[in-house]
Amino acid sequence: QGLVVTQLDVEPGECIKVKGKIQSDAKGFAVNVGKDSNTLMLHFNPRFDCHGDVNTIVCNSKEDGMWGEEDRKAEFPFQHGDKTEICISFDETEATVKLPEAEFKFPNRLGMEKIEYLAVEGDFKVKAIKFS
Ligand SMILES: CCCO[C@@H]1O[C@H](CO)[C@@H](O[C@@H]2O[C@H](CO)[C@H](O)[C@H](OCc3cn(Cc4cccc(C#CCN)c4)nn3)[C@H]2O)[C@H](O)[C@H]1NC(C)=O
Repeated sequence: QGLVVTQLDVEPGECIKVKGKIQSDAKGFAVNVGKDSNTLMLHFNPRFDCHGDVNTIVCNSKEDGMWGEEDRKAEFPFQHGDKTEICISFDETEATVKLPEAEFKFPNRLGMEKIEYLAVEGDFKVKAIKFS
């Protein structure tokens, strides 16, 4: 089990910065934000080689424990061993994931008005998290 932060109160326009290092033999990792582990605004899941996906970012939402429709992104701006900073923000319509050299959008399907929960799972070593 990776880093889990609960009792947050992140509002639209604010951002969550997760700084860390991708393991050199990473198969995949995930950054989850939402209300709790069963209710996610965004499951941001870069896959180097897992579930049959190679170098593919899979995004999804989760409502009452049920996964929604997957959204596979075209770019994969990650490499094994990279140090990176993942900045997540949102508004009533969408979540934004800002990386040093790429930005991804994902619809705020649940219409969430605040993020209370953050979890980082898999082959990613968290160095720091910042809320601004
Ligand atoms: C083709 C017919 C079948 O279709 C497949 O059906 C699978 C099951 O539904 C989907 O896979 C699920 O997809 C979901 C998003 O939608 C979720 O990512 C979920 O994982 C939750 C989860 C998270 N974590 C923690 C964690 C996270 C990252 C790294 C690690 C590690 C490590 C140590 N190396 C651990 N553990 N499990 C995944 O299982 C596939 O995408 C989908 N594929 C397609 C093409 O459609």
